[in-house]
Amino acid sequence: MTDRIFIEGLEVYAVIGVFDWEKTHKRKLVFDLELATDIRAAARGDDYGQALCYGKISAFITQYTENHQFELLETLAERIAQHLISDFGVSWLRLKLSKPRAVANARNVGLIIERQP
Ligand SMILES: Nc1nc2c(c(=O)[nH]1)N=C([C@H](O)[C@@H](O)CO)CN2
Repeated sequence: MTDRIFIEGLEVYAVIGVFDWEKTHKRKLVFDLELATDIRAAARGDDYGQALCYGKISAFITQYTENHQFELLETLAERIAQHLISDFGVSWLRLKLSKPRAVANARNVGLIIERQP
């Protein structure tokens, strides 16, 4: 089964970073996600109740990121991935977390993880 919903370019502002100067102000993070879901039940009945809602997932990621402070992108990405699996029943996900301009002369840096239960 290869159906997926996706979220591209979800911008969230959060305090995150290893260094002291990063811990006093929010900066932009960007999430890109693919989440496995079988769309057939939702499609068969044109039924939102059967759909994995990208709006709810985006809202959760935004709220979680804004309300938690970590040093590492790894910690934030892993915690969100585990919540998506346990709270939203996601069976597989790919999450890219970007911290734009965190490295001089690089447009973007970050990480990509894939997880399943
Ligand atoms: N693998 C990682 N490397 C680095 C991280 C990180 O979260 N994961 N963070 C930093 C600093 O916070 C950096 O973004 C400051 O510009 C360095 N390396």
